[in-house]
Amino acid sequence: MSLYPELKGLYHLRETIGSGGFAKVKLAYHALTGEKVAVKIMDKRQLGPELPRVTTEIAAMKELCHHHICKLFQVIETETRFYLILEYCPEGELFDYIVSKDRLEEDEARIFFRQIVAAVAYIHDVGFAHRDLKPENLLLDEEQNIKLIDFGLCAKPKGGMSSYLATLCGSPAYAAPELIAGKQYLGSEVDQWSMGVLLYALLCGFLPFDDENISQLYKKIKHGTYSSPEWLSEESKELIAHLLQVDPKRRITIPDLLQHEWLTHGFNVPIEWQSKYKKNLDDDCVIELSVHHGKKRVDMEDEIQEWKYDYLTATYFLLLEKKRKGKPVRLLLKP
Ligand SMILES: [NH3+]CCCOc1cc(-c2cn[nH]c2)ccc1C(=O)Nc1ccccc1
Repeated sequence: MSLYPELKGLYHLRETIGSGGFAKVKLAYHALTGEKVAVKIMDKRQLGPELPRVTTEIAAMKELCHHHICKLFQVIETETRFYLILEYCPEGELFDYIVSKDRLEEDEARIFFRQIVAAVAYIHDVGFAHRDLKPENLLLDEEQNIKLIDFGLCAKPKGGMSSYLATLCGSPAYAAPELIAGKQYLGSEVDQWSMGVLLYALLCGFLPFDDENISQLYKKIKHGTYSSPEWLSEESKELIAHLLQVDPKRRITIPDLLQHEWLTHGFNVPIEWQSKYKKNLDDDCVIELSVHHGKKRVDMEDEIQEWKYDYLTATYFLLLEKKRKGKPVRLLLKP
C-alpha cells in the first residue's frame, strides 16, 4: 500500500532530501522522462495557520520562470495533501556550501551574488518581493548555479512594487530595520537589505547581525552596527555598506546594483537578469508529446499552453530539461 497513492505511476519516490517545518522534500524520478525532481509534500492537517503560505507559493511559482529560480513543474492537491513537483538541485543549500568552505573568496562570492541579484531583479520586475532571502533558500544545481526557493512569504503588492507592505515576516537575522520596527516598507527595499546580509555571509562565513538575545539582535539591526573583518576588500566593504543602509531610501537599488563595479569586476558587462527561458514552445518537445499522446501537433500545443501545472506541464518542462542537458528528447514509456 503506497504512502503517496496520488504519485503512483507518475513519480517514483526515493529518499528525503530536505525538510522545513511543515514540509518534507523527497527526491523522485518522473516516470515518463526518467528525470529527477524534488517533491515537496505538505500535510494540510499539519499546515494549520501556514496554509496561506502554500497557496501564496503556488500562485507565485506559476508566474516565475527564470534560470535562477527553482522551477515548479506540477501541483497535485488532494483532500489531505499538497504535492509540489519542483526542479531538482543536487548540490543542496548555499548555506552548507559556505559552511564547508568557512567563507568564500571574492571571485567565487561574486559569481554566486551576480546570480542572486539576477533572480531578485527578475522577481521584482514581475512584481514580487521574496521577503525571506537567506542561504537556506538558495540551492545549487548540478553546475553549482543558484536556484531560489521558498516563495511562501513572498508578496505581490496590488499597487505594484512601489506600494507599501506591513506584514512582519522572514528570518530576523536577515530582516531590514524598517521591517522589524513594524513600519510600512517596500518589498524591494527589504530584499535589498537581505542581499546585503547574504553578501556579508558569503564573504565572512558568519552573520553581520547576530545575538542570542532577540532584542539585542533587533538593536544591532536597527542601528546597522556590524564589524568588517580585515580580509574584506575596500570595494566589498563599500558595497555591503550601501546594501546595509538603515535608511531604506539611501539603500542601493537593483538598477544601480546591476552595474556596480564590485559585481561587474572581471565581467565588464552589467548583470543579465532577464529570464533565459524561451517564451515560445519547443518544437522537439511538442512533437514527442504529440506522438506519445497520438494527437495532432496543433492540438498538443493548445493543451500544453493551458499551463495547467498537471502531469503534461511537468512532462513538457522535463523534456525541455533533457534537451538542455543534451539528452535525447524522448519519453520512456508508451501509454
Ligand atoms: N532549506 C531547504 C530545505 C529543502 O527544501 C526545499 C528543497 C527543494 C529542492 C531540493 N532539491 N530541489 C529542490 C525545493 C523546495 C524546498 C522548500 O521549499 N523547502 C521548504 C521551504 C519552506 C518551508 C518548508 C520547506
